[in-house]
Amino acid sequence: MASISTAPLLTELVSLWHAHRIELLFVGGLLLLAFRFSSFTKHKKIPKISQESSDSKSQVAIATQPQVANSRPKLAGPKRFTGSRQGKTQSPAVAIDLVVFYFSLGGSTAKLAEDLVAAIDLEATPLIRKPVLHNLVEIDFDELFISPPKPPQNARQYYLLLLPTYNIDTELNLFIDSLAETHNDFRIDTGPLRELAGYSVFGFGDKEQWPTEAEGYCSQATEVDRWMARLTGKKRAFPVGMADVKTGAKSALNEWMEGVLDGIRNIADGKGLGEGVEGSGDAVESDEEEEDDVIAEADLASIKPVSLKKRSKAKTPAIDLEDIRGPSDDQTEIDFTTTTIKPSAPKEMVPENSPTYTALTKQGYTIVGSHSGVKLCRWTKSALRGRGSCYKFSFYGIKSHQCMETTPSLSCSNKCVFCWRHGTNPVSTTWRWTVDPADLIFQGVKANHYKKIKAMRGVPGVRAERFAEGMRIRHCALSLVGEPIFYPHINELLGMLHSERISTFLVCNAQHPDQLAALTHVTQLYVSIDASNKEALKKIDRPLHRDYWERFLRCMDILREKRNMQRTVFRLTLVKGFNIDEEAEGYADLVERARPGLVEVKGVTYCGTSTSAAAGLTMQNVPFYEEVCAFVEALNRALERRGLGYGIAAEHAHSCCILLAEKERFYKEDGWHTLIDYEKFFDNLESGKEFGPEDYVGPPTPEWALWGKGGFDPRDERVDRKGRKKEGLVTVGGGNVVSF
Ligand SMILES: Cc1cc2nc3c(=O)[nH]c(=O)nc-3n(C[C@H](O)[C@H](O)[C@H](O)COP(=O)(O)O)c2cc1C
Ligand code: SF4
Repeated sequence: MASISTAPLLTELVSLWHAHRIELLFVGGLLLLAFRFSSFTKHKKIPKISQESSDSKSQVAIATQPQVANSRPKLAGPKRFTGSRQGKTQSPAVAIDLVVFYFSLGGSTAKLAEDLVAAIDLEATPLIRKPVLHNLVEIDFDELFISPPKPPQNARQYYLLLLPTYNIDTELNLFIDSLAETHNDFRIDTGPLRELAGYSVFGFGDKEQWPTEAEGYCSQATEVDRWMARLTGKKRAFPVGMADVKTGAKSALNEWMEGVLDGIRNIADGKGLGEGVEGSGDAVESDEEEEDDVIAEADLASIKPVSLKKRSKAKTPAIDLEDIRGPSDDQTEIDFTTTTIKPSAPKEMVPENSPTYTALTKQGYTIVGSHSGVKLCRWTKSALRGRGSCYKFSFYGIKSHQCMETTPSLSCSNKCVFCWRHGTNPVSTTWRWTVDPADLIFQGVKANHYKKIKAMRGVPGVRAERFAEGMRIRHCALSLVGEPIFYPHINELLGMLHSERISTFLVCNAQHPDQLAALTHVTQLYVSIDASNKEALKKIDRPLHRDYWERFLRCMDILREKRNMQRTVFRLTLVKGFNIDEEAEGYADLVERARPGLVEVKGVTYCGTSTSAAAGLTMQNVPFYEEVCAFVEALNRALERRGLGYGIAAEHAHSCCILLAEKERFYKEDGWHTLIDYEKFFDNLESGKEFGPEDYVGPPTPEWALWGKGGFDPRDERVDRKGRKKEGLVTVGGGNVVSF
């Protein structure tokens, strides 16, 4: 029945369709468009609603409104640093679920963990969400560490572990064993926590009873940190923090947490774990650690063929400006200042697309503007990890992790045979490039230095308190590469550094007397003295100036004139077979002429470049420390014979470096005072009155740094380049044998 009655209707509909299908299709399309438009505008309104409502909705808000990341939780306690890093890759923003784990026997860690979570909870934002707290003894290990649940879309987990250390058997040992087993069990994924956004560990210990890490201070936190690096595929997002329960553990934890939150904010913003220095975020283990290809102030004892090989691998051809004059004989003297070549319009010294730029950036330099550079010195990295500062810490109190190494002129007027930068930096006798303003350089080098420090936060072993201190530059070594006083506005730049109470150690090459004479105050003024006579200087420094020796001697006289204004230093670099033998007397003559306050003597560092090889420099030219000691003793005797009043003050056997100093200025009743009182230096400077080196002499030189003691800071750990602990005996100043 039904089929009979519906047949005419169907026929009617089909004929209607045939008659009006164009109109019907058009109306249908319009309706569809209207529907799509209305759902789009509804979607745009979601963030506003979701921010005020539930957590799950806020995830949507995050994907569309990444700017909310800027509202971050603040904890009680001083803030150590600010500023968000610009990441290389901008991935979409994600919400971070903070998962906090703790272990506690006595209850103190439990209380601190609860307080911390409550503080974060109070100010949770859509991007750093309500934290979850777990007592490690109550968790299902498999659920959270072997097969963690997949986080919801647009969210990732961040593990925070707060751990005391116990040298007795506790459940914490069980937890550590489980981490190790998980990593070593070939049947399961060895990196099951790879999906985490990051992790950080904080340890509590008792410094009074376990004073050093080697003796067990916070050792279980360090152990957990190492296993977490493996299980997460190296996702350490902030250095291990440590606090002594007896001295302000809560504020130390809060300060550390500020840094952690800064890092989390970066992750949430899609900027990843770190950038710049390799190893950040992708935190390498110490035994895999990449070596510096350029070694500043290197430890001679640890120079190995591998590092030399690495350096010689640099393939990028670098234009050496000296080559502009065509193929040359090294013996040819040249002075651009006396040529009749018409000056052309100034160009950039190191243009961005030049091979020199590529070569320098490959070596880790960041080029600022068109002629300045900044690089993280290997000692800065070492000090961040508690593995020792450079010799300037022992001699003058410079903390390497707060030191910025930079230069406003990548160009130099010498081609010293031992210079490891040779062949990659431009050389010339005159400034013939465009000049960047001092402010651009100052802001640029600071920003890049901080960027490089921040990038170290995921590197194994970096200590939280040193990392935080590293975010305040206190010293600037103007010596990186090139000749800093070549830069026409050097005094202005120095003024800017001093205005922020950043001390200045400036090294020049004794080839620019006019600029030296015009130089204003620096904290310490170095002049490189690479030879004691004309022939040796030519052989070693290969100066471009025809009148190099006259320039050199004029600089000596200027130093003499400035000795009551500047804290002057001779820096002698000893090259066996070039400038050591029989030359102590010649150097003593130069000291007599210039009367520097201090004389640093240092064995050359072998740099293994083709230039040094062509100049006949091999490892045989690197003096042993005993030879440097013997030379210094000979120089000291020669100075005594002249009645000049110098003495051997300090040594740093690790860097093959020894310091002689004027007794009148730097020796007091209680011994040598080679350290600098930096605050006094700035106070003097700001007073506007005349002052000299005597006015900012610091406290006594540390006992362990004195001549005959070796210079090994007992608080630092001695490790080789592979991060292995080094111990042994070594012969130091005066023939003493000391352990390190
Ligand atoms: C039996 C015992 C052993 C300890 N062993 C160490 C140790 O090896 N290294 C360390 O730095 N602290 C050690 N400590 C100090 C604790 O780690 C510290 O007191 C911690 O804050 C305790 O945390 P809790 O109260 O949450 O359990 C030890 C404390 C005790 C009571
Ligand atoms: S003074 Fe600064 S730049 Fe120079 S070696 Fe020491 S830490 Fe490095």
